[in-house]
Amino acid sequence: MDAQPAAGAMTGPREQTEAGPGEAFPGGAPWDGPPAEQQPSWRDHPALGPVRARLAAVPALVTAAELETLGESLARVAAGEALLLQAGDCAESLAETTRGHARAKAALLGRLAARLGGGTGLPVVRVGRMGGQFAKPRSRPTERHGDAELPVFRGHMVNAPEPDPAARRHDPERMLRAYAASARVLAALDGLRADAAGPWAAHEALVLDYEGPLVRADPRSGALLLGSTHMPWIGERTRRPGGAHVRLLAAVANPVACKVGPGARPEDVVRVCAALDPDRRPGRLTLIARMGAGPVAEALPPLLDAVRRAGHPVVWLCDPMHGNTRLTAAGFKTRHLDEMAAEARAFRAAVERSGLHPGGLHLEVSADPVTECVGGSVATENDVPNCYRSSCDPRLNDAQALALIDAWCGALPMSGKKISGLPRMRV
Ligand SMILES: O=C[C@H](O)[C@H](O)COP(=O)(O)O
Ligand SMILES: C=C(OP(=O)(O)O)C(=O)O
Ligand SMILES: [Mn+2]
Repeated sequence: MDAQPAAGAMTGPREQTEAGPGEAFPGGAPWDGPPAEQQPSWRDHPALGPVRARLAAVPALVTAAELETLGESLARVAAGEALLLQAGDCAESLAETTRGHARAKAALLGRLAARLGGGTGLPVVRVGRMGGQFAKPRSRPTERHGDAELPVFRGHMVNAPEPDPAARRHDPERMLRAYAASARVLAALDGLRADAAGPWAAHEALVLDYEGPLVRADPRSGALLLGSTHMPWIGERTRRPGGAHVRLLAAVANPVACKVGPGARPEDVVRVCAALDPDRRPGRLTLIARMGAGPVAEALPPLLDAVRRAGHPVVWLCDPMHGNTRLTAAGFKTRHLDEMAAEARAFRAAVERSGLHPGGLHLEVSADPVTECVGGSVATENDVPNCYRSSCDPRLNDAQALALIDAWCGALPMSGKKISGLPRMRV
């Protein structure tokens, strides 16, 4: 199933960013000190050291020039002149990382972006949750299967979803398979990228044993880059100010993002902004609100206000998925399209009321005709098991995602007006 990493797989400009983090931080990287949540338990595994050393030697999967181009596009989103669509699997599968899989996912992203652009009249920057989305934070460390209590599935970078003890063991060798798969997917995206709008790659930067060794110094500028993806994000469970994940993304020059849920305190979000966007640079930081249809109207405005007062020109992105997960009577995780649409509309209303630009949508979608979410042809929760293929969260199918985008667009085109106080960016 999984190809081995090919150290020579990426050539050309990627070879310019070869220096590993050891050279940049001889006394230890800043993200190695603080406590880190949601890490695999493989500390004493004999393969961990060799795998980390191998990851520190392989080529970066992205270039400084690509990160600059994406950053400029995101600055246009921050300025209110464009939108961002970030979409893909909840948990990417190593078995779905051929060129064909990558192209099908990018084509879906393109169709959704076209709908968003058509409905709003704004250009849309396309970013896939792909080419590295192999690690999952979980609510609980174990789950019950019959009589057995097993470690939960934490993404193909860590373990396998099959419910047996051997499959659920945390195996550091999997990081090499994740790297090789990411290299294939990123190469496929490179071949599709005709303009500044993408498709680009993004994933949650969760497993520090993977992300840390893939930090590279750009020899041209000396800046550190995270070589695993274009646009890493920090999840809701690991966004602690001063925590290891915030320190990691603070150290690299990629455009970065951070999820914020309904329990996020304005002062903590401002601290995270100060760490990730100290220069207050449009395009550097995206905040992904994942509040839930119920809480969003109350929980979001104080954050919008606090971040604006602190002077961070962030992109505000709406994830209407993760605050709206529920369990069906039969025990399947699902989400209802009407609730997601309600959150998307309420997000847009709150952001516009604050005089800010609603930057777009962050979605979990599948190119397959899945029935994981309720809405459209998936009439009730009884239909959810019909085609349930996700190994983590329930994804929208193509038609459901289009309906959600229509709900976001509403009846009115977006103004596309420039946000006051931000410099106009080069296109
Ligand atoms: O994708 C996000 C999280 O990993 C996921 O929502 C956690 O799901 P859980 O609550 O089943 O652990
Ligand atoms: C883990 C995820 O989300 P959150 O951190 O918002 O829960 C996710 O995007 O799959
Ligand atoms: Mn998810």
